[in-house]
Amino acid sequence: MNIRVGIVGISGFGGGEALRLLANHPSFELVYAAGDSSAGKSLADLYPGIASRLANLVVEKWDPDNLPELDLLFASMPTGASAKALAGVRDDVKILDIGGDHRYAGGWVYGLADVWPSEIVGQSRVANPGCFPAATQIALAPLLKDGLIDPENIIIDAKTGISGAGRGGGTGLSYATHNENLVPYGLLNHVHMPEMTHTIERLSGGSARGLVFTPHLVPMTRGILVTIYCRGSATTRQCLDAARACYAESHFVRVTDLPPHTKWVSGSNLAIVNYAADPSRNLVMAMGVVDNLGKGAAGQAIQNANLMCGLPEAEGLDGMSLWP
Ligand SMILES: NC(=O)C1=CN([C@@H]2O[C@H](COP(=O)(O)OP(=O)(O)OC[C@H]3O[C@@H](n4cnc5c(N)ncnc54)[C@H](OP(=O)(O)O)[C@@H]3O)[C@@H](O)[C@H]2O)C=CC1
Ligand SMILES: CC(=O)N[C@@H](CCC(=O)OP(=O)(O)O)C(=O)O
Repeated sequence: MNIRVGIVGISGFGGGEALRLLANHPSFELVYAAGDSSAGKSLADLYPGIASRLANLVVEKWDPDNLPELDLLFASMPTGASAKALAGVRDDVKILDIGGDHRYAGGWVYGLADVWPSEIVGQSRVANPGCFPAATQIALAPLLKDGLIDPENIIIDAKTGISGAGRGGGTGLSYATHNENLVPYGLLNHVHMPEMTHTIERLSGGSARGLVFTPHLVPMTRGILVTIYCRGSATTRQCLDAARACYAESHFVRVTDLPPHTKWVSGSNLAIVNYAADPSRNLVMAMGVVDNLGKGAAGQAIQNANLMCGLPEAEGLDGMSLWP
């Protein structure tokens, strides 16, 4: 079966990763590429390493009124740009928005594919979670569902690779600035707080009003590690058992006995989680790693698109992570 797909924002880091994954997808055929300043360039101009059969596809100026025959569109535009840009897309074209504008928005399903896959099956408007929420929510979901932690007192300490800021990430992200440098940012009210609050409250049935989230930029290209501090009297074994039960059928979530490394998931759609708990201190720690461009963006986008189109959720996504 050939499902005709397009990518708007194909020159960006998220769109480029979607292209890389779609190039080997057995059911999705890339027939349309769009953008803004890169319009007129071929995929070979943008990506010298592109598979030759896609090399001559030319990036078109984004125009929702002028789409070719298309079944599904991946949108990977800057957050703030996609709500308006996608509003005019025909109803018969399914949309997977990798950007932030439609998360928990009316008419859109929040695509937390590893936690509620059945809600995504057959849908036509799905919003991908942000990269930090992807790692955080997967790590917390088993604990919240089983009531093992207090939803009101959760502290998320996150580290991200620089590609999380996008190709157009800004002049402050130069090599000289960030090589051998660590810096927290987005203190107190990072843009991902509302979606994480919403998901924690949905999964626990309680309030997440004490949520603290602090991301840090780390001098690596890809990868996110979240270390999450929670209040609860569960043991490490109970947390690991809850996660293993929760993800027993999962293609993409692995539960390890050791703290995970970001490299274990690089280039893949995997999320790896681990837990440590000390009931005598009322302390539960959850750890999770994802590739910000994989599970954090294009990987989960394709997982969601598979579900939207009634395909097996892992189709085109079963490659191994990069190593070393
Ligand atoms: N980088 C990451 O790890 C993650 C990113 N995201 C989200 O994905 C989205 C894309 O991020 P990312 O790929 O990193 O960003 P980039 O800055 O790398 O790319 C942005 C893309 O958007 C395109 N674009 C900008 N304005 C328009 C417009 N008006 N019409 C059409 N296309 C436009 C650009 O096209 P052109 O070059 O042609 O101008 C470019 O391809 C953002 O919402 C981001 O927050 C989500 C999770 C993780
Ligand atoms: C390193 C860096 O800047 N990362 C981005 C997150 C990328 C992402 O998931 O962004 P959206 O929610 O907009 O899709 C940030 O902290 O805002």
